[in-house]
Amino acid sequence: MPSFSAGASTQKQQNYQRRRQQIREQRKSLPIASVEKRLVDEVRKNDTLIIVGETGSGKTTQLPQFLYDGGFCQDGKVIGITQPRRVAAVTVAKRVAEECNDQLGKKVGYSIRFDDSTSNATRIKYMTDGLLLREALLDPLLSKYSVIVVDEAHERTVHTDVLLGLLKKVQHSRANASKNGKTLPSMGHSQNLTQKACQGTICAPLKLIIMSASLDAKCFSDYFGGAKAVHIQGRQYPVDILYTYQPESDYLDATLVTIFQIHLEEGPGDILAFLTGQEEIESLERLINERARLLPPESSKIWTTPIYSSLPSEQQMNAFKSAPAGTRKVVLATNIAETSVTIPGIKYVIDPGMVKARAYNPVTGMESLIIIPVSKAQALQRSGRAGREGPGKCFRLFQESEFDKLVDSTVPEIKRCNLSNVVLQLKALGIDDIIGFDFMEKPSRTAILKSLEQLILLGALTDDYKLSDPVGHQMARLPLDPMYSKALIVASEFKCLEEMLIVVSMLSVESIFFSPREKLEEARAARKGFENSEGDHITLVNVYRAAAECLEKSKNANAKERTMEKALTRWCRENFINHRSLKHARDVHSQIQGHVQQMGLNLSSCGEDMPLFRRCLTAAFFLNAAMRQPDGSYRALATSQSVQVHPSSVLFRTKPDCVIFNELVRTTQNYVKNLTRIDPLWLAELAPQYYATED
Ligand SMILES: Nc1ncnc2c1ncn2[C@@H]1O[C@H](COP(=O)(O)OP(=O)(O)OP(=O)(O)O)[C@@H](O)[C@H]1O
Repeated sequence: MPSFSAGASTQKQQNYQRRRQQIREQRKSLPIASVEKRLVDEVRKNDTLIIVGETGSGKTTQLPQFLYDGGFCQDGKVIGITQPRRVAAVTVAKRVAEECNDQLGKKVGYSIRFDDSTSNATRIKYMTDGLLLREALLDPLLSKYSVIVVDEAHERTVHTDVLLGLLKKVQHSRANASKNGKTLPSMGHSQNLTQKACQGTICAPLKLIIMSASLDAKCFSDYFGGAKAVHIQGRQYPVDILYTYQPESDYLDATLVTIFQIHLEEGPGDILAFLTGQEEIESLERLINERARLLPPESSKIWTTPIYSSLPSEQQMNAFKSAPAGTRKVVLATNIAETSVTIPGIKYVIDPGMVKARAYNPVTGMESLIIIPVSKAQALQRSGRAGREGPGKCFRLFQESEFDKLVDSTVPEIKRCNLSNVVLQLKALGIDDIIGFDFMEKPSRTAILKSLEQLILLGALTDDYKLSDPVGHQMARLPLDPMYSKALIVASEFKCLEEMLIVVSMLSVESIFFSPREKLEEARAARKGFENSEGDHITLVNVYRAAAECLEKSKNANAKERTMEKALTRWCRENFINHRSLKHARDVHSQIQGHVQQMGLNLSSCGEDMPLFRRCLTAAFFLNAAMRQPDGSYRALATSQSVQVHPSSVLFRTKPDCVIFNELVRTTQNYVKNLTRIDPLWLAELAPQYYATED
């Protein structure tokens, strides 16, 4: 009897049925599945609910579906779920659309800055918390939402904290509005916007759910007037936690060793290692690939895939793909993969216990990035990335006694960042009294005053703290740090917006230059070709333009897009430019260009007139000026802080008298990065509001 195989279409149908069955069973097995009815009832009964449940218990993917089935999307209303990170919003939306057996963008969609997959049919919408804040600018009562779920609230990002304060206000206004029919009280937003938001409808009360695996439920409950907290018991799969016997002096090296130890000694399963930033990830990636070449031929291969916030999103998505057969995937991630996400295949997590965090000195007004130990909540979240598809293991590269010493949760970001952006957003939302705003945890008065002062100096606020017209309004519309937004507006006046747009895009990404240890001399020589002796900003413009020229050349040769991309990759390799960073900068460039064009700014170039461009940089970044001191160090004029020129700067050796800079990095010393030489007299001329004195 001959043997038969199913035809291709039958095979496809069978695979599809198998996948559906798998998803149904997986959903049913989640701890949250057994409490569906109770949760929906609690949401009906309570306007604000706090939900705490173990990582992987099903909160993010299941609760919105329960609420949808429970009738919370009647009358076309939407359930909004906010995430602190873009990658979580996108991947979770994709998963939930698949669980609903629907195309992404129909019933389930996501919306993040510069990327919106939703349609009029979308009822379950995942988005970043920053995006919902921007939506509130146009629809102050968030009238299309019946429920808003603030997920991963423990992260306490600055957006989450502002959002919580805002949602509290919206809830209050909507409760009043629904009591009084259509007469809406003002919530501090501009009245005409408020009226527009609820035109023709009576706003129903807004249901608010705060959710996380590692939440101090009491503190959230207190903030929301004694809101009820529900705890979901149980986790899907166990995760073994292992600690080192000895402290590790070099966590990068310890991560490398642990990856190979797992690869050679443990069973199948992919690895997720947490590092602090792009540079660490890239250098570890190189080391892994070098060492992997020495593996015995019979051992399986290793496939490394990085994921960090400034990586273009299609490259981030590689981490979610399956490794080729016979290969172990090693995902090298920053804390963007710490919460919410399920990376398929991950069985082992490596946590060196460090994170790069923002730090802010409210007295000097200076923000910097520092590497610090994680909190217990972060360590818990990291280990929770394993045990999602089966039992897992988490290797903490520190001793158990060290874990006990970690702080419970991260200090809210709002207490350790420059507040200018927050204040600008709140002002744009019509909330004038920033000091009186009901923050969950108030930032220091000094920090608020400092940012108000900075916004006045940048011209975004008038002397009586109102949003200025048009500058303040324009700045609030640009999705950038206020200083960068202002730089674009100033550049439009100086007729060098083309150059400033490049600078802002290049400054928005990490590490444009690529200097592998084994080829330092070659990298240095390649970099010389782009350098401008006046500083790093013009150097960055040169790199960007040279790359654009390379693309232009292959376009003129009628090359297809793929070939052009290949030509650029080759060009980057030859010139020691970080291809990923450059690609990201080009993305950011095209997105901001869209914004500035919409705003009607003047997109012209100053051509060869670089002194004009340097004057423009001075007018834009005057708050970051520094003067050389007799000992060769610099003094930041705004803060009187002593700083050093970072060795990566073009001006590291020449050390001009006066510079402006864009970044302060704190390691063993205070270093400034991205500098340009300026004439100190320009400061008083171009920023008289700050530098002009009687003499
Ligand atoms: N993209 C995916 N692919 C495969 N399984 C997934 C995916 N997303 C979720 N799951 C499964 O659904 C489970 C629940 O995920 P969900 O994100 O809802 O949990 P959670 O309770 O919100 O976790 P966390 O607190 O870590 O965000 C996961 O443990 C995993 O088994």
